[in-house]
Amino acid sequence: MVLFRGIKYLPSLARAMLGRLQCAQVCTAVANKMSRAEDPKPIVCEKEAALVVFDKDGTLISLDDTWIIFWEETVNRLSVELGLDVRGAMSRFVGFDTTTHRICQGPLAEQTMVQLRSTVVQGLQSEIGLTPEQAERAMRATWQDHLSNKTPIIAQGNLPQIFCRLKAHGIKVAIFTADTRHNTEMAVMSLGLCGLFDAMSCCDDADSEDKPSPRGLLNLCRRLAVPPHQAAMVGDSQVDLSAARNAGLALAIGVLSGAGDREELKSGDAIVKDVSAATELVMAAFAGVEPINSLQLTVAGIQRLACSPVAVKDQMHSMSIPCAELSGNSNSIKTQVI
Ligand SMILES: O=C(O)COP(=O)(O)O
Repeated sequence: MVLFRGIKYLPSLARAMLGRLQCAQVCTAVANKMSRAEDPKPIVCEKEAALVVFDKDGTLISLDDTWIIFWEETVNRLSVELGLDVRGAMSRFVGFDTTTHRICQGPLAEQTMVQLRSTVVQGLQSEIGLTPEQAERAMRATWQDHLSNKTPIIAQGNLPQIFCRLKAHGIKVAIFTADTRHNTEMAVMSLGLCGLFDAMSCCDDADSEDKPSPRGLLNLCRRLAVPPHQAAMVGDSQVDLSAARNAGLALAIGVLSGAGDREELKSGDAIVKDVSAATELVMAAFAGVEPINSLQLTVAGIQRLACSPVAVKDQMHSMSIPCAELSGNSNSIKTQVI
């Protein structure tokens, strides 16, 4: 029976087919055909695996604490190099509000290191008036891709507990970030998340494409053998939600703990306070666990969920979404439409 303790032991094609059949009888027949195992115990089909993919900055960790330090160090070095205070103009250009001391939606919040470097080169020309050669020279002398060891990495919640909880419910966990693998590994280590997630996709991976390309998400789904319609993305910016849409994921959940505000995140299916609330929604959708707090779903989200795969739709039914097609049987969960 060892052979058929789970369908994960079957060849991947058969596994993919079996996942779709979802019928214990057929599974038994197919499995018995492929096996010479003597034990006649019936095979219980595993539920199709689910996956939640988290963005890093602004979602898992504080955007401001980490990237304000990075940016201030960068722009200070540039000012010293040029003998000119470029902090105000360049901060505005990359989306750092020096008055409120907050990172807004924009290049600093969203771009990869490679993109951000060329944005800064561009800004030194358009905002400061340097020639392309002067801008490039100043960047060569000052730019650093890596976060310094002193950079604070502040978790947005009890991440080890959240990850363990998801995994205990059979939900796979991955990280999809526009940051480099070096910086991401540094963060993972400092957050105590080593060994608690299944995969990550970073901007400098050989097969990566910048968000909102779906490439990173589709690669993760493929590597973890989870169909996109059984996966959710949790992120703090528009590009995270667009990447989820482009990849055909079941859920795109915006968190308000990072760069994006309600307006900027309204293209998602739901907007929640932070990663803990997002986890509640994921658990409700994929593991049938009732959320503790009320959830805010966008109109687009409700429409999408109405025609989403059965697993997600059924959970939404039981969450009493106030919508004709979705009016459910339980009134225990408060769901607000935004
Ligand atoms: O590194 C960045 O600028 C953004 O990273 P994120 O994709 O994890 O938000």
